[in-house]
Amino acid sequence: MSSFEVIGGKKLKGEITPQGAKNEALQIISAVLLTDEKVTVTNIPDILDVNNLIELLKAIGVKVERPDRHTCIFQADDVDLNVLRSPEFKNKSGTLRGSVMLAGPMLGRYKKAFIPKPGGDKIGRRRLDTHLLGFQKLGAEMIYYPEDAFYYFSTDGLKGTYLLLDEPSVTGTANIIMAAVLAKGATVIYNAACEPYIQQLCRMLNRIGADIQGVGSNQLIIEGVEKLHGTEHRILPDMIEIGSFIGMAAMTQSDIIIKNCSVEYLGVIPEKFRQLGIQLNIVGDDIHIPEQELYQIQTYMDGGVLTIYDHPWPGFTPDLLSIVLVVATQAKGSVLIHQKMFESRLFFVDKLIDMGAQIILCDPHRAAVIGLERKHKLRGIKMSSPDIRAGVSLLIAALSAEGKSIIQNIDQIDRGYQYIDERLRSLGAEIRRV
Ligand SMILES: CC(=O)N[C@H]1[C@@H](OP(=O)(O)OP(=O)(O)OC[C@H]2O[C@@H](n3ccc(=O)[nH]c3=O)[C@H](O)[C@@H]2O)O[C@H](CO)[C@@H](O)[C@@H]1O
Ligand SMILES: C=C(OP(=O)(O)O)C(=O)O
Repeated sequence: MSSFEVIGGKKLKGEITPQGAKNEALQIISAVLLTDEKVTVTNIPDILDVNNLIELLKAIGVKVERPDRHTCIFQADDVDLNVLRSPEFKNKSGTLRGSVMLAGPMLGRYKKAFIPKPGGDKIGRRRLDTHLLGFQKLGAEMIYYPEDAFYYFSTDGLKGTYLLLDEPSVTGTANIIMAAVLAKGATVIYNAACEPYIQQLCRMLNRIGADIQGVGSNQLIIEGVEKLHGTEHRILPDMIEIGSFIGMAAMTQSDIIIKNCSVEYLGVIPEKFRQLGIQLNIVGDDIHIPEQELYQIQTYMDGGVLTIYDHPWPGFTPDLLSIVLVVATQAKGSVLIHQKMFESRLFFVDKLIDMGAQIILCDPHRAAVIGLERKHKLRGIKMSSPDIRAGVSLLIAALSAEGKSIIQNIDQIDRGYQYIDERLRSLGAEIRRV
């Protein structure tokens, strides 16, 4: 498996455009199963997770034209459901989390669905209860095959109902929406996830003939329809990549413009980086991060130490906490990072500590970071990337560090960041794949 070799300590400069959003792409590409007509999707990120989902669709018979790496025309007019129980389908599904979202559209349109154990980051327990209970309440029967960890669902026809979700699971909400759009009657999903990618999914579905109200809120009202049609859909820029670039610019004392960010969809993200003392100017739809000598972490109004924690949208996304954490290591001041949703996502701080950062891992969910105020640089080391966001955080640390770092297991980074080495080199970074 490849590694990145990074020679740190260089200031970067220039413009960078975020890729299309990984997590939106996974939802939208799953939704193409809901219609036999053509669906054209643009601004698709060319990353491992998305490419694996496209391969899964091809394997079940979906026709896919790819006129360029970021555009696909899908047509699900001849799907072979027998493939779904094959070992190949099972193995490929296990490479990404997003594969779980094929189940909702399959159940809605074909009245049966299979869920092999999905993959994704190993960042703690990632239960599927919201998905499974949602399908059952819509009238599907579930059989679990423990020998190969496979869930099988079947139904004579889904029926709309009232669902109060146990938690606002992102992929769970997407899955239930996709099942409910073709159900008989009305479905109400309360405590629904409502982040921009779910909004985009709902807009796309309404364009193809679904009837979803309440988009953007945590209560969705879905009136089932008989049939859905084709459309075109453009994926939003990836807000997690945008946040990663903001953090990278600050940490490496660089002057960077992030182009075309769809700022209106970023929620509290810019504000969280401002709380770390990072200057960022929103110019039209671009974000300019000027070179900054030092950034000072804010305190609460009463002088208390700042805590940055994750929360379902419109709260701060858990996927940016690792990045906030690494950026805080060179700040002036202290911050408590509280990762509430996932229990194994902070262990990568060991590597930052080896690099010279001052961090106290209080327990699996909380890490206190005492900023180094740039009194000394982090040291380059050899390390391995445990998950996508920790991987990029280590990459940011390596770019800012003195000397050479080797980051192994970079498939984890490639799952979510498109051509990251090339794009960083165009900003002046010294990074190569070895
Ligand atoms: C492919 C995809 O889209 N993946 C994203 C999706 O994963 P995914 O949809 O798998 O994540 P969920 O929203 O289901 O939940 C994530 C974790 O948070 C916990 N939880 C969730 C809601 C809540 O109110 N309280 C709580 O504790 C869940 O039990 C779970 O452990 O959403 C996560 C949360 O934004 C992101 O990290 C992932 O990048
Ligand atoms: C946790 C993430 O992804 P996944 O849900 O695909 O593992 C992520 O994108 O940070």
